[in-house]
Amino acid sequence: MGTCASKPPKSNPYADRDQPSDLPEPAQTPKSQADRDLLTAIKQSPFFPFYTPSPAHGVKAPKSPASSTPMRIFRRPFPPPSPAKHIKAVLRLRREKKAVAIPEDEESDEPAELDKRFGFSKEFTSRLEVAEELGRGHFGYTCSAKFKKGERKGQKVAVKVIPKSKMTTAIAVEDVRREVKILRALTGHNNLVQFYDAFEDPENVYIVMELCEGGELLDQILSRGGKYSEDDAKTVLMQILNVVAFFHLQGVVHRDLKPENFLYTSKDENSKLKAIDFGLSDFVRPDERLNDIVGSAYYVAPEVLHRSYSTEADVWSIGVIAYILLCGSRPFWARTESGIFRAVLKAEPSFDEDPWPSLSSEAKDFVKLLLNKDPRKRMTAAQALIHPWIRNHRDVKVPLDILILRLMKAYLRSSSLRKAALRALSRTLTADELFYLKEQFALLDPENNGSITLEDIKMVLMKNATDSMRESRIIDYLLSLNAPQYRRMDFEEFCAAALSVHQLEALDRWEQHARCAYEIFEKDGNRAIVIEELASELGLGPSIPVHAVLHDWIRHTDGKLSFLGFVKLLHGTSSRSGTKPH
Ligand SMILES: Nc1ncnc2c1ncn2[C@@H]1O[C@H](COP(=O)(O)OP(=O)(O)OP(=O)(O)O)[C@@H](O)[C@H]1O
Ligand SMILES: [Ca+2]
Ligand SMILES: [Ca+2]
Repeated sequence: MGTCASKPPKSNPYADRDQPSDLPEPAQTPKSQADRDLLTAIKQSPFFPFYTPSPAHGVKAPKSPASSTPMRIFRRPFPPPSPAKHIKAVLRLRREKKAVAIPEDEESDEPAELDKRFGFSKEFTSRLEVAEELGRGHFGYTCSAKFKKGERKGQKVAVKVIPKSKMTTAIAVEDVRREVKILRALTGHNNLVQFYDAFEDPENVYIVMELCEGGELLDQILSRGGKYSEDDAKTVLMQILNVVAFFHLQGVVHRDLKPENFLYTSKDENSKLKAIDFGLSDFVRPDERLNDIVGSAYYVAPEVLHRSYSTEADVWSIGVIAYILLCGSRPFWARTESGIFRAVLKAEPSFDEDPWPSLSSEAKDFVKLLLNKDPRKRMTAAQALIHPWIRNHRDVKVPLDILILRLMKAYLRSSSLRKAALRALSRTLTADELFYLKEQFALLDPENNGSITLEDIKMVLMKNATDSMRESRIIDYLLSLNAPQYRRMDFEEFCAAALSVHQLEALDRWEQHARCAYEIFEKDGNRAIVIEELASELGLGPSIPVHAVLHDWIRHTDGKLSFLGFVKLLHGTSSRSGTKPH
């Protein structure tokens, strides 16, 4: 094994464990070793971290640690497997059992042909001196360490140690390779842990990074008993949204956002929050859908369970974190993993129970928009930062939104009829809706000359690009448009190009927007259209009986679009994205 002294394996947190009534008061920070061990057990339990099932699910929190709680009915045996486990780890284990039939207790009997060479430096022990363990997860443990020589001599750092014995499949090896690649590629954000170097020896891979001494966000949530003031929650969420918007623009989806994966740099009250753990992350092109089910059960988005997702899945996880910060309960709760998945897919989180009635309506609106089950209707991370609940909080800076580029591309590929429909819709936007588009336009037009070209966008992207953006080929994506590079787009056209019909549709006032837009379209845009033209615009294949389907979309009196046809046209075709082969 490596030089990092690791603790003995933790005991099974589900076996013979005391129930929440015996736990330390949520409001206290555990002081003794026994308390700390108990806390660790809770964090690994399906019922972590709030001691009680969500009051949002009809079970009252115990008033004092001594009172008897409804949790007692869950006393041994706890339902396996732990929903706090990585879904992927569970799936992988199943796959391995099926494919290679490795008995569970011989998991380390790795197939001989697995290549576990990473090409990292072998000089770990000569370069770094390892000290105490800081924390551990399912894949590795992390120690503090010090550089012994070189330009960083004397600097304290953190080292994540991933034992090669745990990499029992080619996928597992690939995951570690990708974790390092992503961490190396993503640099230069204030809310992201700084990567320094990676090493390996026959036993381990070592990821050396900035040391965060303030502990996990999860520990802070636990020590506060899960209750944050709206202002404190904003301070946390603003940092999370900022760094996640950055990941998404760089073409990375984190896929494991949860309070354990955000660390405070120091114990200081104003300490910064840093994202860590890219063990489940992947690169994603703007037009690509991923299909492997990964994440942690409580935080997993519905579309991940449906196996077709992209960056929006991270935003869902932030919605779960936001819900927890504001009310101290999980929005989707059940005793088993499959129960949690059912809740994620079907249940609406409760906003009726305490403390929701006393929270601002903006806070509720904010969380609801993050937890929209339809990823096309969900806010993006960049949009969340300009939501009225958070936008005036301290120094919120809105980053460029990857969604804008996706929508612009779809717009530029649309027919003139669809462009006219979108232009009509854009003229119905309210000041609040325009606020976001103005901010985004300003980012793409840094010289403030009132219009943008593809060339401008490319320059802005290049200025903000990390190696990761090159890997996810965002610039190629834009250039593949074959649109004239220098055609100028003014703000009015930008609004038509960059508005999201699906998001507008999620609003209560959508019907009003659409009716109003149709009136504008009737005056200067609507024209006679043949059914085949509309079918091709909507990407309907020859197998579809277009006359029957599109009958109501065209007005019989003059052959122009009906209101229904107009709305369908606004949505355009949705069959232009590809799924990543895995
Ligand atoms: N840079 C760091 N500074 C201080 N502590 C850290 C740092 N990186 C990780 N840790 C601690 O080690 C723990 C495990 O690290 P990490 O989350 O990367 O491991 P993992 O095995 O991938 O976890 P998971 O089970 O969530 O996948 C963290 O939760 C944290 O407590
Ligand atoms: Ca982790
Ligand atoms: Ca991980």
